[in-house]
Amino acid sequence: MISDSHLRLGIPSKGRLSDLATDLLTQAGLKFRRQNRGLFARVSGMNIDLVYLRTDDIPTLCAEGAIDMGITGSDLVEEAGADVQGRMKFGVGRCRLAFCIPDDSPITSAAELDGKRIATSFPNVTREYLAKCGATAHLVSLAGSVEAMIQLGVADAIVDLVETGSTLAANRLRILEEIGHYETVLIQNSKPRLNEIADRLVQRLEGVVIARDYSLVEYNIPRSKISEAEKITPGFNSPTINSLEDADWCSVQVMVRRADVVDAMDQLKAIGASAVFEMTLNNCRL
Ligand SMILES: Nc1ncnc2c1ncn2[C@@H]1O[C@H](COP(=O)(O)OP(=O)(O)OP(=O)(O)O)[C@@H](O)[C@H]1O
Ligand SMILES: O=P(O)(O)OC[C@H]1O[C@H](OP(=O)(O)OP(=O)(O)O)[C@H](O)[C@@H]1O
Ligand SMILES: [Mg+2]
Repeated sequence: MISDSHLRLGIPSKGRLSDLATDLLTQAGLKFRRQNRGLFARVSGMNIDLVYLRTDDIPTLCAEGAIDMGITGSDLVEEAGADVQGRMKFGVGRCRLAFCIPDDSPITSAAELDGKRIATSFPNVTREYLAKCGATAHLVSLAGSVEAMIQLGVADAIVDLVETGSTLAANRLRILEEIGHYETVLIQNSKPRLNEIADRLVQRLEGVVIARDYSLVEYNIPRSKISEAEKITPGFNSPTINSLEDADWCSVQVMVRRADVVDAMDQLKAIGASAVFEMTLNNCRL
């Protein structure tokens, strides 16, 4: 089934990044079907084979060359110490890795954890961070349910991923110090193979990521106000400006970050724009 002429892309077989990776690939126009929870799926018409793997094995398997590329968390790449290239950030699966302690603990910094017991699924990152603080701790390495370990008497503190903070709150824990911010990434073996296919895949996925982040905003504006409008909506490169029948007016088409659209629309209206529309992008190539 697996073939050397096909680029092997490792994607999570289960867990929270599994649907996220499948959605990204589908939106990028890749057509594939995983048969009966099989390990492989062939992408039709694209010389790419998908390999379904555990999210935390993907960095190591990519560094070893078992897969050419992979979708995983940047936290897991760091923990594995995998020698891979980061090709893309997806802007999703965002989370933080942090030292956490009981709400009522008097500890004020990670350096004070010297000599204490710390439960974590990230022993390497934890050890390196503590070393920079001049501290060493007894690390208890676990695969999950790390927040329970203080109540179980296994640890004085934990290092775990935090997204909304609700797991911490439920276990009466608080963040002591953040180690870093992470997200879902596309990685590639450091000696890339099948570059043309890899680049086409990256281009397609970038189209999806940009389309998810940006809207197309269109509005009419008096020509005398163009430079003011350009300050509000500078665009990705520069806005597209078209003439209207009334020579004093023009129409502008411009990419705007979704998070900024509503504010930009208010500001455009305030300087005299009319017919201001936001349009959703499905996909793009810039
Ligand atoms: N709230 C979160 N908790 C844990 N990981 C998160 C969170 N938000 C994003 N992530 C990312 O998801 C990765 C874990 O993905 P995985 O596919 O293993 O899902 P999972 O649901 O944690 O699976 P498992 O059942 O093994 O715990 C993390 O390494 C991190 O990059
Ligand atoms: O800040 P929050 O939004 O609450 O998310 C963080 C929690 O989610 C993850 O656990 P997961 O669901 O993967 O369970 P696990 O402990 O079995 O890995 C992570 O390990 C934290 O426990
Ligand atoms: Mg988990």
